[in-house]
Amino acid sequence: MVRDKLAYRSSLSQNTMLKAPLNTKRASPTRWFNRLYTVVYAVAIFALIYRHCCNLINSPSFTTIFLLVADLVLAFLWVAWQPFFLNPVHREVFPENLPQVAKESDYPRLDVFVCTADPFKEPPIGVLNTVLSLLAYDYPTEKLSVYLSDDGGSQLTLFAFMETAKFAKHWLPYCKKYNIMDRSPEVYFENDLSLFPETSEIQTMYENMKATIKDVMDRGTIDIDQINDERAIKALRKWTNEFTRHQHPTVIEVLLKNDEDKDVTGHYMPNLFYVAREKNKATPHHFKAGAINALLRVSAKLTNAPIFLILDCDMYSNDPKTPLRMLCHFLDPNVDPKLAFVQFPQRFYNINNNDTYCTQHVLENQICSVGMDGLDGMSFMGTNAFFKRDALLGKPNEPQGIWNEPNDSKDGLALAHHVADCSYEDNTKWGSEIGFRYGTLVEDAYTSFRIQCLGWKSVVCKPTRAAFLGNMPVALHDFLSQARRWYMGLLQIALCKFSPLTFGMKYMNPLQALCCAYIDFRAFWSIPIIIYAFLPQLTLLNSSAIFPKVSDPWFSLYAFLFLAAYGKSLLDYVVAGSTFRKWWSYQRMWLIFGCSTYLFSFFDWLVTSLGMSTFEFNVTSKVLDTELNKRYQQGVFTFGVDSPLFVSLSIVAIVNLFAFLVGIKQVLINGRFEELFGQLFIAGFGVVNGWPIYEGMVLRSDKGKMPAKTTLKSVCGALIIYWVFSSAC
Ligand SMILES: O=c1ccn([C@@H]2O[C@H](COP(=O)(O)OP(=O)(O)O[C@H]3O[C@H](CO)[C@@H](O)[C@H](O)[C@H]3O)[C@@H](O)[C@H]2O)c(=O)[nH]1
Ligand SMILES: [Mn+2]
Repeated sequence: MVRDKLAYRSSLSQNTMLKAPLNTKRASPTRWFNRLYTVVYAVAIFALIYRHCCNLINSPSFTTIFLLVADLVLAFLWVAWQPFFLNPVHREVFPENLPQVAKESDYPRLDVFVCTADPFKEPPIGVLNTVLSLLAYDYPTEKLSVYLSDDGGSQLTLFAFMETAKFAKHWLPYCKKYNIMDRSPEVYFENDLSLFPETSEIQTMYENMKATIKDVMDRGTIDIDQINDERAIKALRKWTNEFTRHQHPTVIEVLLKNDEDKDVTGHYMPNLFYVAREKNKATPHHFKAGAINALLRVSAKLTNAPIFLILDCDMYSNDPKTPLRMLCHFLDPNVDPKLAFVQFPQRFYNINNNDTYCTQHVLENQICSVGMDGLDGMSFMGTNAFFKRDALLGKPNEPQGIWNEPNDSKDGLALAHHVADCSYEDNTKWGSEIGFRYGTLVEDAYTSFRIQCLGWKSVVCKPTRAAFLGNMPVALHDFLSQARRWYMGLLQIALCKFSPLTFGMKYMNPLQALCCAYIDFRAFWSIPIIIYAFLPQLTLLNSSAIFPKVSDPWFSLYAFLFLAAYGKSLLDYVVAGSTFRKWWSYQRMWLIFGCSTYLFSFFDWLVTSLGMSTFEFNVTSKVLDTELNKRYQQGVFTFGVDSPLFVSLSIVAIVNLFAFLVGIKQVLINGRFEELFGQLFIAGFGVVNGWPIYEGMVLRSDKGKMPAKTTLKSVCGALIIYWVFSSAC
């Protein structure tokens, strides 16, 4: 019924005039400057490649070939990067104008999917805060359903949510009565000092709930005999002795039902469902994509809202009016019927002032998003997006979707169990043509890419107050490993038969396809970065010059390419509202990634493609270590673990420092400054960027320093590389 209304709205004649708009779109004035820059820089790149080709013909050598390869890859990534700047758009929404088009009772139903996968890496206290903040949305409760997908299949998580359901009956009316902004209780009790008559009572209740859950978590088991609720006991008894997280039947529990459960003031509650899909060691479960597909089917049997929101378990709602902003797009009478999703960029609450590890993702969230928005839509970021259900079920011109099995039986819950079976997807199009697409570790980018190839579009919504806030790792190794999974997953897309360069170019806006290519091929950065991290330095150690003299006209070409690239990237950061210090962290992390994460993603991709290994989704830990966090907030790097990621990084740092010092000595003694300047500069730049690594290796003694073992391995590695290079030349 509601679905029909949505379809009906989409088919209304175009350009219905509204007295006041629900949303506006403005092209960014920077686009003209960007287009000019692109043309000028492209000419410079052509000149450079021309010079390389001449060199290759006149004096072919190892060095000329490597430099050509490095610059060709740089040129490719530069080309793919440009479309982000050709037509950026900024949108605004006006939820206050919604009453023109719909009463609250006309709002579409909304299903919210929250995914969790491990009660120890993702403590239930955090997850339940996310869920409470969503249950408390300013949205008609009879239209709102929250589904918690538990891929950890944990009794502890279910128990925590039974407690949550009880507490919600107090928390929701409290939030609504006093119009609280922070509807995650943890955040609220930490920040808000206002005292209402019920505040301390609610706070005590919250603390008690936390204590009960913490106790159960610490003990690792639940004392079922202590529970006196029949329904709860029956649910918890499903965890028999054979039940493990990798092998268990489907568990679906209705924790709150919106036509039965009332809050303490007598108002109906939203729905809350706990879903642990069936797991079987013999059947691949496809990680988060599999979890979302199970939820798509389960929710279709229970509530079947035309719009659903996907959230990671750490992404709590920071603004109860967010669904209304989304409606400003979907309920707009002039909405493009091909609009598939509204993405709210990912934002995080635990980023330090200088964004040391570049985890704020200014590039992705502020620059790429608006850039792709102007080219038929950005990619899905895995969380914080409201989807039209139909977009996952078929092409834009098939409004009912191709997954519409008749709901003949009355028992929705039994059907819901059935569609969460492991074998349900066998011989169906789930994962290949409908639902979230399988075969990669980044289901988000891949799925949005595939549906965009079918003609679906997306828009970005960037309210000033963050719609959701999540958490990012505060230890460098955690972040590098997380990103290693992303870039390996993205390579899986880049190099599969649906690559954006081939399939994408054919079926989507070609500029948008180039943007996708840029994102997917990012691990390729490691090729030029590694070449530039070693070649100029090792040749400097052998005193051979590889770049033009400072007085040579070609030198100015190099100078221009370097300065214009760095200058533009700084400018982009500033235009996006960020700071110089954050930009500095970003460019440093880019080099760090090039020498570690990107490189290892490549290896990972190689070994999985050769069938030597299978890929795993390692869930990022959301446990906040106070000591680590303190160090991070002071802007100090945390190394701390002996890891190959750090070995490769340290080798580069050592080689650059050594080359820089030897180079300076040569210039002082032999006076070949003009000839060696380019190499000295690059090595010096490496040293400046590597500073935190030298500090970690020699100047620090805290727990976050570089382990001595890693330093030792890196010194040996650096010596071997130097030795091999010198004997080869
Ligand atoms: O088998 C799994 C593995 C993970 N998850 C959930 O997926 C979410 C993301 O996992 P996380 O470890 O936090 O990964 P991140 O690298 O932080 O996630 C980013 O990258 C993922 C892959 O691209 C996207 O799915 C996420 O939305 C995006 O935030 C979490 O809620 C997990 O509980 C599952 O439900 N099942
Ligand atoms: Mn995450």
